[in-house]
Amino acid sequence: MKPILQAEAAECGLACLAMVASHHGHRCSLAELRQRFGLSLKGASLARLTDIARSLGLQPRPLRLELDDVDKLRLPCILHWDLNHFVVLTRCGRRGATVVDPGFGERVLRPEELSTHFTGVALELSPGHDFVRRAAPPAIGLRQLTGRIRGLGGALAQLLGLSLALQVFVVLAPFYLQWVIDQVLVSADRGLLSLLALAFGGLLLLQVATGWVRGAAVLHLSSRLGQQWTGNVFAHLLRLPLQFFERRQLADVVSRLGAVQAIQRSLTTSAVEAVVDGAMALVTLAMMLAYSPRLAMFTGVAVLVYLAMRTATYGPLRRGTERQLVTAARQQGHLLETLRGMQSLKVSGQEASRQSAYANLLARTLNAEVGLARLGLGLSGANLAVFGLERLLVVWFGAGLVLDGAFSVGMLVAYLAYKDQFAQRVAGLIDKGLEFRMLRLHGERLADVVLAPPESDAADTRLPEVAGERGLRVDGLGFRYADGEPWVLRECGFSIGAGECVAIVGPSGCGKTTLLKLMLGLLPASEGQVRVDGRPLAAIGLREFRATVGAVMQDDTLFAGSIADNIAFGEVDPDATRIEAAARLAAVHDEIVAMPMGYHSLIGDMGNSLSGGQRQRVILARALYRQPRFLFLDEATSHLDVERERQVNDAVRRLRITRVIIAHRPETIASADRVLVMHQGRIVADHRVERRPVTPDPLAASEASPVTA
Ligand SMILES: Nc1ncnc2c1ncn2[C@@H]1O[C@H](COP(=O)(O)OP(=O)(O)OP(=O)(O)O)[C@@H](O)[C@H]1O
Repeated sequence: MKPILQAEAAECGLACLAMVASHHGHRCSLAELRQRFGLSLKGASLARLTDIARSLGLQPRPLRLELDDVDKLRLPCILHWDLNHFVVLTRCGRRGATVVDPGFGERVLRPEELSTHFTGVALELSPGHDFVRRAAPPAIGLRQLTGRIRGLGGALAQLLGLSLALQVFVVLAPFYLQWVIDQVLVSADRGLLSLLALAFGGLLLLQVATGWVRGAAVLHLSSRLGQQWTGNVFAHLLRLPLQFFERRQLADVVSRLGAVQAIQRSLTTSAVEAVVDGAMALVTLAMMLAYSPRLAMFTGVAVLVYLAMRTATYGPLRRGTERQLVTAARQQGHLLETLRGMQSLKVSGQEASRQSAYANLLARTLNAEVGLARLGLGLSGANLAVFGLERLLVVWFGAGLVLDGAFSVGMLVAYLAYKDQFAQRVAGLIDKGLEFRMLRLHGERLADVVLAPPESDAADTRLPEVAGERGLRVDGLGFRYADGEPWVLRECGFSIGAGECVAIVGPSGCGKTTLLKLMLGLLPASEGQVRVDGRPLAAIGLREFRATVGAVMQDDTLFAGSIADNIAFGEVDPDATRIEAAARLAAVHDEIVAMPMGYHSLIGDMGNSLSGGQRQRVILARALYRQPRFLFLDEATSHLDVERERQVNDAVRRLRITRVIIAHRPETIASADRVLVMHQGRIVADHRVERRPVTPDPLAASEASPVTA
């Protein structure tokens, strides 16, 4: 069974279904299933997998069974694994079982290993009456991956011309030896020897110069291609919806982007070399045939044997490469996560368990690399043997031809040079042909990023507007993270007048952050809509709407750079007065100026030179610097002391911009004009706040409970 490896953290079940459906003849890709049956980060339950299997025309049969009965299962079937994963069982015997793990590829397990992972739940799948066999979807074209790259065709043609020019010397060089041996040595003609040396010396100079120009052209093309393409991919990455990143591991996305370099290298060097190798193989073959078709036969057979060997090992090589890429990405992900979570690790004393998990991942990566290297070693050994034997035979029969007088010594030497060239070029051509096929693997991995649909930014002006409406309105909003999952929001509706401040409160997990993300257009609504001044978000366009918005979310981060850079956040020409004003509003100005470098103080890429409260206020200053019309705060002051929070709340209240605040603390809730109470994804109460003077005494303030119904 051809393994289909998962890209998102929680799509092992989907990958297993794709493998089983493809095995039965309904060839489908994971990307296609992902689009049809989107899953959330929480993954799919067995019940959801059963539903998806039915939609694919497969008859599911969920079973609970003992380990001893596993060999009675109808294969391939899906096994529930380690309580949080699914794998496909493809073979089961007395000595062990073969499973295809969408996380790592094929694995052979001993019965005791099977028993430690298998939870006792399996899903048998067989084609039902409505099962449709289907050919594999067409491979992804290179053009789809690279987008438009200006000047690529011209640069490649130039490179090809230079490369072909270089080959003239290669074709003519053997004549030098032949003429020296047959003409100069026989007749002791020193004049002719000098002439030949001069002529071929000049040719050599020409070759060096052309080689240099070609090298420079390759460098130029690679850097231009790299700049345009990597730039295009990064720009696309920035346009992808938030959900794309939430579902994936960071290191996996980074590893997929690495495919750009692999493809680019093949495009700039291997593609041109392949054409040159092809042309040279034809020319040298013609020369060989002109010298002796019989001798040429030996080389032809050797080349065919090499081709057969490479084709036979392509499958294992591809699977090995894929496994190596995936395991390396896992290992990298573990490393990144460890670095980010160092504090939690140390506090909970989990260094040893982290270390052993890393050692396991490292072992898997190394095993994958060793497997690949072994395959490479085997191939180069076989290559040496085949072409060594072929050379032995050619010299044997060639020498016979010289003895028979059919060949001169010079001709034999020249023939051997052509034959070596031919064998080398054809082997190169075969290698590059397979390298191009292997590019599909890189292409498929990159396609997961490059072909993912970006956030729709275009304003849909056909959508109806409500004239005269001001502020924000949430209308019958419904949302769930994936089909088949419980609704997080359902029939959620309320409105917020322009300049009004509304606090949303409710128990943890009731959907407040999700609601805010929907209002910001970070998540697409499953039902209903959000309107701004009577216009649906989609009619305004996300980019245009977000330009009017400032937001502080729970897990917002700072970026490497100075505090001023972070407050002005990417503005080309930051305004120092506005930066200071925003910092004052966020009640962080005094602390910034007390730092030795003031606003130029550098903060690490995780903002770790600031306290939690300072970090929150710098992020708030960043939101206020934009002078937004709408301010969204999700527990934005949760790290502040009561007095500091009061200062921030008072300052924000004075702005009289439309504000939506999620908070648990009574002091923050009291700063709002209205309180919306949320319960299980619905607004269940709407209170107006009776404003009371807030006492500056922190102790008294902590006891205040100013929200009244
Ligand atoms: N990316 C996600 N994928 C799947 N489910 C999610 C995701 N994010 C949140 N949820 C689920 O959605 C529900 C609402 O989460 P949300 O973060 O909106 O709650 P909240 O009211 O803001 O909670 P809190 O007050 O603790 O921040 C929760 O049950 C949560 O498990």
